This record gives sequence, C-alpha cells and structure tokens, in this order.
Amino acid sequence: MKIAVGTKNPAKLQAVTLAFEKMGYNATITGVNVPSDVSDQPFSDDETVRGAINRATAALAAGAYDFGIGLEGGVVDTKYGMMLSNWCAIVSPQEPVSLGGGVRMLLPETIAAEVRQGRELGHVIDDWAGRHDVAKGEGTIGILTHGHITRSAMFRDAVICAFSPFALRGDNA
Ligand SMILES: O=P(O)(O)OP(=O)(O)OP(=O)(O)OC[C@H]1O[C@@H](n2cnc3c(O)ncnc32)[C@H](O)[C@@H]1O
Repeated sequence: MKIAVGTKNPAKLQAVTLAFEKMGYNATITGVNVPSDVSDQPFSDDETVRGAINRATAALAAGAYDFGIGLEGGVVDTKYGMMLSNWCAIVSPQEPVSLGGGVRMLLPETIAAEVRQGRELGHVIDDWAGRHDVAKGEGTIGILTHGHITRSAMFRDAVICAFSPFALRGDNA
C-alpha cells in the first residue's frame, strides 16, 4: 500500500515506518511537505486535530496514494497544568477520517509558562534540554521521560490506533 505522510520530520516518518512494520503491512511511505493550516503552536486538542487532518488530506492529494497521514503536536492548558497533545489523522479516498491520540503528560511549569507567553514548544524544549532540534529527535516526551518514550514511539502508537478501522477490514495488506 502507498502512504503519504504530511511532513519531512524524521521522528514522525520513523513513527509511521515503525507502526506499519509492527502491524505487518508492506507499505511504501513517502514524506511530503504540506501546510498544517493551523498556528505554529497549536493550543488545544481541537486545533491539534485540525492540523493533523489538514496535513493528512493535503498529503493524500499530493499523488496516487492509498492513505494520507497527518501527525501534529500541540499543547492543552488544563486546571492541572499544560499537557502535551499529539494526534494522528488518517484519510483515504473512500473512508471518513480516522484519529488516534498520543500519550499525555504534564509539562514542567517553567516550560509551560514560556509557551503561554508565545514561544514554540520546540524552541523552549531545545533551550531547556540544552539540545538542538529535539522535535526532530526524541521529542519533548523523550526528554521528559528520560528516553523511555520517544516522539517516534509515541506517534507510532497513535498511528496504530488511527489505522485500526482500516486494518479491521483486512483488505489492505
Ligand atoms: O516538521 P513538522 O512536521 O512541522 O514538525 P514539528 O514538530 O515542527 O511540528 P508540529 O506541528 O508537530 O508541532 C508544533 C509545534 O510544537 C512543537 N512540538 C510539539 N510536540 C513536540 C515535541 O514532542 N517535542 C518538541 N517539540 C514539539 C514543535 O516543535 C512545533 O513548534
């Protein structure tokens, strides 16, 4: 099956590769640069989901693909503090959109405060961890869980969840 992923981010592309390997499908995976059409730092589940759907839809339209996948990272402020929000959207030519979410965790308040002031999480976590391009590597979740859950592993599971309605039909292998 031919799959377009709406990003060139290596952590996200690795997540999709890991998901289809784990599910046992023979998939050709292509990363395509598409806009998310939401803000650079999504600030709610709704906005993060919309970014994922927009990326998936644009990726599917970029060529002759069976599925388009969008992966989007954002944050959600709650009464407990700011949480990571990560969503996978999968679209196909005939089916309604399917969604799968990533695991949640609270951000340290020092990070949350800077994001609330308007800085992108990717920049804040780079400074906080003294690293470069964390968003393309282990991700904030990887830094905060001491590498036990990387961004690729987190998005891998979100992809598997989002793909489950298609896999249930059993005709996509
Ligand atoms: O190249 P693309 O696909 O755009 O990947 P991205 O990581 O830059 O873009 P996202 O839309 O997924 O994330 C939106 C913003 O939140 C940041 N972000 C979200 N989740 C993150 C994570 O786990 N680690 C680091 N930055 C994250 C990211 O750097 C962006 O500033």
